[in-house]
Amino acid sequence: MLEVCNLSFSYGEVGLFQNLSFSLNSGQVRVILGPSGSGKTTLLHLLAGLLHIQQGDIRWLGQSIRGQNEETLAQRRLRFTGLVFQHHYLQAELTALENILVPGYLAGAVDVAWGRELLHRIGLLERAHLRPNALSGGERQRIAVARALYNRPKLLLADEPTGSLDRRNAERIWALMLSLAQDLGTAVIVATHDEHLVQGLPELRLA
Ligand SMILES: Nc1ncnc2c1ncn2[C@@H]1O[C@H](COP(=O)(O)OP(=O)(O)OP(=O)(O)O)[C@@H](O)[C@H]1O
Repeated sequence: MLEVCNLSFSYGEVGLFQNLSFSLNSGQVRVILGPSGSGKTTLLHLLAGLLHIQQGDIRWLGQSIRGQNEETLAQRRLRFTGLVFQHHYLQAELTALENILVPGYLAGAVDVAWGRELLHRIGLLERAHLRPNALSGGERQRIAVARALYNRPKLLLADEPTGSLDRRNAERIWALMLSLAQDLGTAVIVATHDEHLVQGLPELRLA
C-alpha cells in the first residue's frame, strides 16, 4: 500500500535522514519518533507528496509519486491521504458539518449522510451547525480528524495531532483517530513527541 525505498533528504548541507526504507499495509500504524529537528515533519510532507523527492522513492498503491506532475499528484493525494496537523486548520466561516464535507467537494463527491455519520462517530452530531469558534480545542481537532478521513483515504498522516491538547483530550483524540482509521482500513503514520501516548505501537525513530 505504501512503500518507502532508500529515501534520503537534506536541506543544503544538512542531511536529515539517509536510505530510509519501510512499507505499510492497510490498517497498519507506524509512529515516527525523534528529537526536535530530526525531520519528522519533513518525512510526513514527503510521504504526502508535498515535497520534492531528492533521493529514493515513495510508492502509493505500487505506483511511484516521484516526478509526477502536480495536478495528477494532487488528485491522487485527495483519495490516498488524509492529513491532520497540530493546528486544526478548519475553515472559520464553515460549520462543523461543512468542514467535514470539504474533501468531498474537492474530490467531486459529496455525501452529506456520510459527513453526519462521521460527526456521530466523533460524538459531535448535535454540534453539526456550529462554526469552529463555538467549539472547544478538542472538538475542533475531532472535526479535523473526521475531515481527514472523509474520503476514506488509504493513509492518514498526522503531525503532532494532539500537541496542543491537554492529556485527557489528547488521549481521547488519539483513541478516536485509531479506531476510526481501523474501521475504514486506513493505515496511520503519526509523528509525535508524546512517547507515553504511543507506547507499544510500532515505531520508526529518526536520529
Ligand atoms: N524549508 C526549510 N529550509 C531549510 N531547513 C529547513 C526547512 N524546513 C525545515 N528545515 C530544517 O530541517 C530540520 C528538520 O525539520 P522538521 O520540521 O522536519 O523536524 P521535526 O523533527 O518535525 O521537528 P519538531 O519536532 O521540532 O517539529 C530542522 O532543523 C529545520 O530547521
